Amino acid sequence: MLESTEVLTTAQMRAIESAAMATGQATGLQLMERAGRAVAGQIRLRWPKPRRVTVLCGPGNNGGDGYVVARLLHRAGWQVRVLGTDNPPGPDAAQMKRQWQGIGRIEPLTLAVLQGGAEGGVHVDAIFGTGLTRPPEGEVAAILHHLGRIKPPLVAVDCPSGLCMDSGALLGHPRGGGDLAPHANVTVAFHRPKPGHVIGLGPLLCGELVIADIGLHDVDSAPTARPAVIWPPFDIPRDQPDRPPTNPLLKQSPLHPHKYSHGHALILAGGPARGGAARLSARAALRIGAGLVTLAPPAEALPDHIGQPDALMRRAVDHELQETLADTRLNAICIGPGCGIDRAGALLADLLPARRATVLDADALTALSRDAALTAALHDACVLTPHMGEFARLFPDLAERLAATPSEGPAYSKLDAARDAAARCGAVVLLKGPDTVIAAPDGRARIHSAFDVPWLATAGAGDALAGMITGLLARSLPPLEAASLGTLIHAQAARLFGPGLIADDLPEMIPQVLRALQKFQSSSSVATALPMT
Ligand SMILES: NC(=O)C1=CN([C@@H]2O[C@H](COP(=O)(O)OP(=O)(O)OC[C@H]3O[C@@H](n4cnc5c(N)ncnc54)[C@H](O)[C@@H]3O)[C@@H](O)[C@H]2O)[C@@H](O)CC1
Ligand SMILES: [K+]
Repeated sequence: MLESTEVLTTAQMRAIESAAMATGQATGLQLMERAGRAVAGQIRLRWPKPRRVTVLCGPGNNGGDGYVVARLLHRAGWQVRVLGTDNPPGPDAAQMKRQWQGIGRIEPLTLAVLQGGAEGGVHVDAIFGTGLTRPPEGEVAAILHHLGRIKPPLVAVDCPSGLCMDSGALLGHPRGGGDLAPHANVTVAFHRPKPGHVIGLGPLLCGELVIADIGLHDVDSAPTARPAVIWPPFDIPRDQPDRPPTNPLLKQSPLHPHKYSHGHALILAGGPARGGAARLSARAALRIGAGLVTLAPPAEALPDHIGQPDALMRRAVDHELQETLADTRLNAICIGPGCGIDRAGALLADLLPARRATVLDADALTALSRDAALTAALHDACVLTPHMGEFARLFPDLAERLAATPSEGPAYSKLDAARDAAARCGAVVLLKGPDTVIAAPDGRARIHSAFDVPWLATAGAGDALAGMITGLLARSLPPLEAASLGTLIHAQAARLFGPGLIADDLPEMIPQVLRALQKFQSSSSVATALPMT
């Protein structure tokens, strides 16, 4: 089934753990035992035959998990070596440390000691987890660099150490520079993914991400903020039984559907010889199911658009947009792809006061960044789809915070930036990338991870995405849902096509993606099933 997962910040995770302990549902020691058991279990699953393992234990509870892993693997016949810090950890970790000391010794956690041992074997990184507050220094930093270089089979407890689990940034490193950090083969995290597992460097450094159940599902905690939601790449099991097509894009509704009941999208195109981008958007809007799509270039560019597809209507719009919008059946507008910055700015001045559902992309975003009055006219039926460069022009202060080398945790994240931008401009903001983050002004947010489809970074892919979202808006999906489902269908189209994709292929893959979606619950029921409050 197409499932969403809540993503919890480290503060939200701590609140849940505290609530579990306060209500007597679990003790800290029990949670630590379960966490360590989950990691040891994943290790034994991957390497069923006992071998050598080096467990690196840090000063906090992450280290406590490490001592549990060491004990359980020793019990399973593994040859265990433990390196640990000599500070007195908290009571739970201290208890786990004592239990290990009843079995074996703890060598100092230094690079020289680590390098002095026999090479090879599995390494377990239990140095820092959610409690990382500052950049690693000294011996620990040297060990983390070493782990980044030698790349033994590495299993990370909760996260590769040094990674800020709220942002996917490496504390103390310029953003994006992950060369010297541990690259885990497997990361075993607890209860729910954290933002840092799925955005920034997280997907690169975590390797395979396993979310282990440590018995916190029934715990209620006072929410500190809305959790974000991740829509993973959707895998469609081959043996999925057919279900009735309840997807709103596919079901026959209302009783006697006609083209207008599926909406009418208007794609505003640009001047002569620059219509390709808008045609891509229009094609995507048609394919995703808008009942009607009209492409609207200025009159002088109308001849450029003769030809396929015949289903596409054309209408010249020079300056008379208000006149065009008098037709209230035009319920979704796309402005930006190939539009030209000046034309986009002029049209937006008429368009935004009409408060129609609107996707603003490319040149429309640049026009916005040049005119504060336009930005002030944005409203909650708008979806902005900036890539990072466009985002920096629109929200320079947020982009600057996001680009700064983080010196303390939790670091400012792409999720924070998208949420702040959406709250500031009062519209849905879809911040593109392999880790696309979509945020609504009220704090709801979605993360869509598409690190597995690098070939989606191709000219025109954004134009197709803008068209897909416009088509879904025409089908009356609310802006956050249209942006989220559009992102999902866009990435899945690329995934199904595979390498070699060009943007023209994306609209053509939509029917295949929709057929697959047809087998699942309706996207609107997926959307409403999302835990968003
Ligand atoms: N809280 C709980 O109930 C549970 C926690 N669990 C584990 O506990 C972890 C969180 O434990 P903690 O909150 O103790 O945090 P960590 O174990 O991640 O580390 C915190 C310790 O490291 C120190 N520290 C932070 N940054 C440092 C730096 N750059 N250099 C040197 N020292 C630094 C802190 O002062 C603190 O002593 C989770 O990631 C998870 O692995 C699990 O056992 C499940 C249950
Ligand atoms: K760790």
